[in-house]
Amino acid sequence: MFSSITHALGLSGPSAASSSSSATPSIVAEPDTTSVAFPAANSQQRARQPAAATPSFAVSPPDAPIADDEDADNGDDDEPTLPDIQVSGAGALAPPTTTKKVVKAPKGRVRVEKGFSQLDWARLNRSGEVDLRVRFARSCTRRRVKQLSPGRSLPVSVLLTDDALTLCSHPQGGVTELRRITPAEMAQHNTRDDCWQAYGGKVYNVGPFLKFHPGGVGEMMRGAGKDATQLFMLAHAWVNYDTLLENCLVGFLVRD
Ligand code: HEM
Repeated sequence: MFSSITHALGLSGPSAASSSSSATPSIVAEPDTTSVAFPAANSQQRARQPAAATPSFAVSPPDAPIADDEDADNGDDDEPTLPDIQVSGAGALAPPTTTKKVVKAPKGRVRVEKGFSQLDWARLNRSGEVDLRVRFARSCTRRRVKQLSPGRSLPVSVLLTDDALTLCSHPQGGVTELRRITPAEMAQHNTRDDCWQAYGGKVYNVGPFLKFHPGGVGEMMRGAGKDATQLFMLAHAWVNYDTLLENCLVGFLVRD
């Protein structure tokens, strides 16, 4: 009787078999060989697990478009076609990657000299002590500027007053009013000491700004004596040149 019960319950083994002879039957369950570990032993996931440290997931669309119910029910295969999911790397179950990233300065940015930050430029712009429309005498040394303008509170970089410029080797640019400027005339102002550039149809004397440019003097000089609007837009369309260079405006670009 017990034997038939154990059989019906799917219990087996020697104790079950001999249970008819013993007083208290012992019931021993078979080891569960049907339970499936995840991922399955013969799955692609498991095969690829030791390959790489970083997990990567790629989901490709099913080979064939999912057919209508009527078509699918042709008896060939009842299971729906699943997308092919490939998991590689031992880190499939690894903890998520850290969010603590080292953020570097964007490529192209340079370390500007002390006293040539954007804040210094804003101060220089507001100060009114320097006429930014005139040439910027780069050859005028800081020491010379100090001699010429003693006791000023502004940083050395903003001490280039009109006086200083007059006394330095370069004469003033002589911009007294906004003028029409042709590309040919603009092209003559293409050196570091005397640099004009056009942005959006306006011509600026960018010489004083060169050393303040976060992208470096070299980048700025690519547009020396030219209409540099396109270069500018490629580098940083979000920068407001109109405000930054408002006191450097010398005129408006016209055709030759
Ligand atoms: C020939 C024209 C110019 C070129 C080729 C140029 C190029 C560059 C480059 C390569 C950078 C570094 C980009 C970066 O941080 O990823 C930069 C930064 C910058 N430039 Fe220019 N530039 C030009 C003109 C100007 C002008 C006329 C101004 C202002 C009036 C200006 C203001 C700035 C500012 C504020 C930054 C920092 C931008 C930021 O941090 O987002 N640039 N430039």
